[in-house]
Amino acid sequence: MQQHDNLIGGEWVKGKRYSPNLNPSNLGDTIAEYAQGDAADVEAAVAAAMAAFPAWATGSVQARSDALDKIGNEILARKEELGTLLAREEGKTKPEGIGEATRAGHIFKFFAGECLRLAGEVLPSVRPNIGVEITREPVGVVGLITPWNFPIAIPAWKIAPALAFGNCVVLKPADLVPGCAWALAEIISRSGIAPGVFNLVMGRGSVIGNALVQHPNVHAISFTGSVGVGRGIAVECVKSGKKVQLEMGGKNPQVVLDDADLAQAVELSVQSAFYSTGQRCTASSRLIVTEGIYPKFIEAMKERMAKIKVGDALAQGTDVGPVSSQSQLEQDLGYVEIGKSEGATLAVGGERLTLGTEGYYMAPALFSDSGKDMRINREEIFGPVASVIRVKNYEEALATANDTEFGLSAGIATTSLKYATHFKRHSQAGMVMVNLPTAGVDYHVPFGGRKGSSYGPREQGRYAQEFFTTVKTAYTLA
Ligand SMILES: NC(=O)C1=CN([C@@H]2O[C@H](COP(=O)(O)OP(=O)(O)OC[C@H]3O[C@@H](n4cnc5c(N)ncnc54)[C@H](O)[C@@H]3O)[C@@H](O)[C@H]2O)C=CC1
Ligand SMILES: O=Cc1ccc(S(=O)(=O)O)cc1
Repeated sequence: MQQHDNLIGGEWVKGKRYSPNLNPSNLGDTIAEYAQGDAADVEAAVAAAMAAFPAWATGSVQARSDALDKIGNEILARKEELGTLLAREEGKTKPEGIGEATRAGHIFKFFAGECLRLAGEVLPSVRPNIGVEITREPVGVVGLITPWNFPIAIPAWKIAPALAFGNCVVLKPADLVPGCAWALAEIISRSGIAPGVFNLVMGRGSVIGNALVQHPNVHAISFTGSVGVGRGIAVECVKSGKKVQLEMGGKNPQVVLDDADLAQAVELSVQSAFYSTGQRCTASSRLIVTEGIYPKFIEAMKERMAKIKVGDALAQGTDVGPVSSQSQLEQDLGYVEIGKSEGATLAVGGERLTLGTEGYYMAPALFSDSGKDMRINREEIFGPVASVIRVKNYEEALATANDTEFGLSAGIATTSLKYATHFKRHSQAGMVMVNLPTAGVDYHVPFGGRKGSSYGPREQGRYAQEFFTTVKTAYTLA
């Protein structure tokens, strides 16, 4: 079995242990073995990043831009191969995997341009004969901790701005999906950047992630994952004065009003709730439907869901691949039982599926007649499970949509300009969609939420500089 090592200070460093990376569509398929790092590997990676930082931080932006562009070009040239690896290790369908690899390539190319555009300000002083300059400088060594659901796009959208703005990086990918992170590290290692500027340490979150968070020479942590782990990281970062940025859960609402185009509303609800196996932080799991369209909506959803093909992520024609892991499958099936016991009606799906290969398959589940305070409508499930909540009118729909501790994305299906405009202004979410699925975002504009979903500056687009740079104000006597 092929073994893949950690990248520390420009060297491939063997692990004391390796763990197998399994295909969730077919547990008989082991992709490869990946090093399980330890605290000593983190120590070495941070030391390498510290040593590389002064030259990288003050070096030529042309060299940075060229390296990022080269990385982006190689990802795009290999998007089919990388997308296939992604589908094989995470369970997203192959077209979704290729789409995600393409997104990663575009992100690197976007930040190849952004590092040339990093601007400051020159202002007059309020005192005579003094000039004031405001500039942005890199933060230092940044620890990037990423989840399993976007194994190449989320590492890309943290690594690219970190490097573009002159930081050195230690990446700790999710233990479930090291394959794409390793492939990305291998591409970065050949991009012309100096040893130590980018480091990869794979392994357990409680070991590697925790060592990064605790390390005094790590200056900032950017994390995407669960609320519990994210909040713990934030507490530790505040204690030691590190910059911290968190992207966590969602319980994203999709509102459907009486005046919606029914076919469009059904299509975008199915896309939001079940594609990528419902394992997107932007997925919609609460479908909030006004009473005039409710019966037609439920019937049309049942009809549309009967056409969803669950299957091997790599097989042609699969719409929805497997759940990513045994524990995630148990969580999803557990919530189906919770929904039933809470009194919601299981309208479609929700059962474990046995297909041609041994994998973590389940039929996408839709609950109708669900109450807004049921656990299935309050807790993040992170799987192909959605519930419909009946409401009287737009006002109740908006109040229900906002009645959550999360606030990542929110959608409305309506033909009314009045309601669309009101919803865009009054939705308590970081991202709002009108007649579009709640999932499906651009790579060049800010990404992030409110309330319990996010903490710290936004990711993506030019807004990424807020987290990955620190501001300096300089005064000069003329
Ligand atoms: N918002 C999002 O994009 C995501 C949300 N989730 C949510 O989290 C739930 C659990 O998924 P997990 O993979 O277990 O998420 P998690 O929060 O445990 O893992 C995310 C990352 O943090 C690392 N990590 C874990 N414990 C850590 C610690 N003590 N210190 C530092 N780093 C640590 C993990 O190794 C991984 O790289 C899911 O069911 C879902 O609800 C999961 C993935 C993505
Ligand atoms: O990389 C993170 C990421 C990428 C895409 C989406 S969405 O499916 O387009 O909403 C969400 C998060």
